[in-house]
Amino acid sequence: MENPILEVKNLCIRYNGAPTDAVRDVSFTLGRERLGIVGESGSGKSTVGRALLRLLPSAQVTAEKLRFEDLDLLNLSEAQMLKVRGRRMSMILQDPKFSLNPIQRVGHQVAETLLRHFPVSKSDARVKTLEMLAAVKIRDPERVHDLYPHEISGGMGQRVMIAMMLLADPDLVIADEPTSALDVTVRLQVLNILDGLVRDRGIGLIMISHDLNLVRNFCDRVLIMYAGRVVETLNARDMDHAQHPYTRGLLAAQPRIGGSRAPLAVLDRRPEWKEEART
Ligand SMILES: Nc1ncnc2c1ncn2[C@@H]1O[C@H](COP(=O)(O)OP(=O)(O)OP(=O)(O)O)[C@@H](O)[C@H]1O
Repeated sequence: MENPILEVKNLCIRYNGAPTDAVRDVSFTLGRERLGIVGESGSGKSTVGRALLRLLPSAQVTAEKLRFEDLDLLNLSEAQMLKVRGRRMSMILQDPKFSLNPIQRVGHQVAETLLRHFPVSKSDARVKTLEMLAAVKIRDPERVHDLYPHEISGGMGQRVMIAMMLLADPDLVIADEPTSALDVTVRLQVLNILDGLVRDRGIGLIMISHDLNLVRNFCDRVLIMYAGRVVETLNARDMDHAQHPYTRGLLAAQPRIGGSRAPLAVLDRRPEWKEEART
């Protein structure tokens, strides 16, 4: 891949005190595309995302390579990382209720991204914040600007978080289950906004999800994780030709509209899938 935004080679992560690695030998590159990371709960998806932002103070993180554009993420100081996080690389989390500060007005939280990273006045930051709230389809930005997080809906909160992240115009966005707390119509709106980011701004997007159907429809490529390692990497359109029995098992366990009404297959996990990474 020419000029990848991100290169990850043999990333291993062990939480302090844990008997085994939570992530083992994970390698991938990311261009200006949508890359999905799928896998069941505990497979290590979020741990990979947090390692990229260097948000794992209680874990040992090693890799042959962890490069983001011109930066070696393994060797950046915390002071350098503060200039990267939220400015060049951002993360959208699952539930705005836990990610927004409950005692600060929504607009002030969004504006903070600008005030922190750019030399702008408070009034300019307010104007840009209102524009960005409108850009993520919040109908009455002036009113929402002055609300507290508990006064807005989950879907609105998720769009507020996207607005916050967009203001700094990052090159890499890691979206960790960005729509799983949302109902179906709001989910589509949020996915459309993320899709527009990749198309119009040429960012790289990592979409972490346990929802195989969502990822196969939304992403260009998909990494399938199991027990801390990547068992298969596929173009999303080739998903039906998956080779690994775990991926095939996941696909067989997905209900399909108009599909057979026979009971869904139950995934039969094999111990050797865990061991393959160690060989
Ligand atoms: N802070 C932590 N300290 C110790 N172990 C952790 C910590 N966070 C995660 N783990 C362990 O690391 C492994 C991977 O967890 P991770 O949250 O990355 O999985 P995940 O695939 O994102 O799951 P989910 O879909 O439930 O978010 C799990 O075994 C989990 O118990």
